[in-house]
Amino acid sequence: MNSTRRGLLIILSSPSGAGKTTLARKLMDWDETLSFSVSATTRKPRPGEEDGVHYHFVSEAAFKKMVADGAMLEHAHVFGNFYGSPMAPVKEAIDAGRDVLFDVDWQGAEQIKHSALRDHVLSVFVLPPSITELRRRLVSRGQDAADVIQKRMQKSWDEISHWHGYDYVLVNDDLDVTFEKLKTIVIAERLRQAQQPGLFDFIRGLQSEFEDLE
Ligand SMILES: Nc1ncnc2c1ncn2[C@@H]1O[C@H](COP(=O)(O)OP(=O)(O)OP(=O)(O)O)[C@@H](O)[C@H]1O
Ligand SMILES: Nc1nc2c(ncn2[C@@H]2O[C@H](COP(=O)(O)O)[C@@H](O)[C@H]2O)c(=O)[nH]1
Repeated sequence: MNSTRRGLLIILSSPSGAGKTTLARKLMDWDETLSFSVSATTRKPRPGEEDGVHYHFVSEAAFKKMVADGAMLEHAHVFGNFYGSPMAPVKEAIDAGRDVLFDVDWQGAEQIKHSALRDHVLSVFVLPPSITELRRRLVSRGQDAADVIQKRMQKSWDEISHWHGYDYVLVNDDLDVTFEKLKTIVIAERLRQAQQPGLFDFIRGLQSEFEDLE
């Protein structure tokens, strides 16, 4: 067993507006050792979104070059824009034993689950309590034009239909309750045998102690 812990790749997916960005931000506030995978996108920034913090906002040419250079762990075309997760920061974080949080659609989740890092993936799908509430959240977020909201609503079932490919599914009705459940999942996953460095050494120590019993 390797004595150095390799970080988890924690994937959150949902139809647009179900609340994964909100949950991701709460998770980042809860655990400052977590590293957020800042995606590259060709989408224009929303008010309040900072380049390099929420996304790397890039041109289509720059995005395509990153893909051609093999610099993306995964990438997809979503709602008319390109999105992708740069590989280098992810590798750096997990090699240093830090868990990395991804906010990606089902296509990105599938690619990560089939990548060389697949043994370290924890995937969580977030459902809205209803389709009516999903639309209400997209509208009340107040960040997208009506036609964009329409496009996202039209694609919502396509995204939801991939729920079964995830390790966990959460219905995000009450935000605090959902967040507590998400934390529980992360805590439990970190307690898996494979995630505990030095467990074999510890058990060997117990064994020696046991064998020395008179
Ligand atoms: N449990 C909840 N109850 C009520 N409102 C919520 C809840 N969770 C999130 N919201 C609100 O719903 C809106 C959409 O949430 P958020 O931006 O996190 O969704 P998202 O899944 O990340 O969407 P996208 O895929 O478009 O980025 C936000 O205004 C957020 O504050
Ligand atoms: N496959 C990927 N999907 C991504 C990535 N970053 C974000 N997303 C998904 O795109 C939609 C729309 O996001 P928005 O910020 O424009 O509302 C949403 O489902 C995100 O999860 C990525 O790097 N790869």
